[in-house]
Amino acid sequence: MSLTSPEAFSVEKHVAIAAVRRACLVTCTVFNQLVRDRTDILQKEDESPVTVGDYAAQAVINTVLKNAFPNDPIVGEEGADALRQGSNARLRERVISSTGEKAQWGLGSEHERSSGSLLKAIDEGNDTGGPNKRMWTVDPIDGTKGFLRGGQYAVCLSLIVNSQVVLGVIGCPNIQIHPANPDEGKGCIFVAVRGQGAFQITLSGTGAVKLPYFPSETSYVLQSEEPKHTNIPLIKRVSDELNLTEWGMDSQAKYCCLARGEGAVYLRMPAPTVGGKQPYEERIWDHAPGSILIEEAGGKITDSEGTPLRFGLGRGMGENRGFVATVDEELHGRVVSAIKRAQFTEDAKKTKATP
Ligand SMILES: Nc1ncnc2c1ncn2[C@@H]1O[C@H](COP(=O)(O)O)[C@@H](OP(=O)(O)O)[C@H]1O
Ligand SMILES: [Mg+2]
Ligand SMILES: [Mg+2]
Ligand SMILES: [Mg+2]
Repeated sequence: MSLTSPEAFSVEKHVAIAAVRRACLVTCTVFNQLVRDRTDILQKEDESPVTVGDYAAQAVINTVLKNAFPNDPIVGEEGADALRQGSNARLRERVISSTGEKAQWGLGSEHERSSGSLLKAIDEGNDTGGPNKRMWTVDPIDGTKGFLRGGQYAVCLSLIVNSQVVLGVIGCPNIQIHPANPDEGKGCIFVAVRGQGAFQITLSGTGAVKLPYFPSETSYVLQSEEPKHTNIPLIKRVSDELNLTEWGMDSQAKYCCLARGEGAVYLRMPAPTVGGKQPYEERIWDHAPGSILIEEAGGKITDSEGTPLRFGLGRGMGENRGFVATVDEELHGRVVSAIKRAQFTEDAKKTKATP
């Protein structure tokens, strides 16, 4: 069976959808608890937040994946070290109760509910990635800041074979099912398999729609909501030149909205570094599922210089030159050129300012 035959990755697709759906149920439950009790949040070494929801969702997804594909390595965002610390015992208990209460979440038996096996399930995501293998990426909550704000966040899963993303599944509990009709409610899963197109289904698995399907009247440029994650002034310069309207949103929900046709471009440029800090290296779990969604919806994604993204380097994606995704190939070229001009203007200004 070739990578692109119609039945390729059919089992993987169904398992991935089930895993993402279960994790979304967990994150929705956790959100309601977090709103009551803000203490279940830790700050990681890079000062980003991680919540009981991130840990619980990764435990659920890894357990489903390991049951179905025991030999597949997993590159997951979270690790359980912080949960092992005595000072975080309360948080650990909350993660266990979030994942273990219901047998339907896949961690049902008494044995599996024990703290040790839960921490082990989270740590199944510790693979280092690399070029010549079949591996999963897991971002249990992408856009943790959006999750905490009650905004957009995404439960993200991808399968990568020999550095090529072949399957992407993204669950967005807070996204409207129909962009223009709030009455249809919220909660979608976006699915793409290499060579088989991109689809949206509801969180409960109904109403499959092929992407893109929604022609927006406004040309939006989707960008990060969080100023530390992107270069907002540079994106503004590009948007002004191309007559695009900026639309800030957390998480890979940006890729999902773009793939539906709601936006024209997703632009992510490295934020300027301060105090001699190393530039941020993007992670494969933050872009692998979104990139295949864009490509299978007929779009194009590269870095800001037009070079293909690299998913076989390890957990990181190497030097960060920013990302450009569009559903329209011609627009992609115009955005890459506009970035060059905007960067030139920025550099010229810096040179002028330096005596
Ligand atoms: N300085 C930085 N520059 C770019 N991305 C960053 C960053 N610091 C953290 N991130 C990543 O940005 C992701 C969120 O992207 P967005 O801004 O599009 O919502 C985070 O995912 P998590 O929320 O899974 O940690 C995190 O991996
Ligand atoms: Mg994070
Ligand atoms: Mg992320
Ligand atoms: Mg995350």
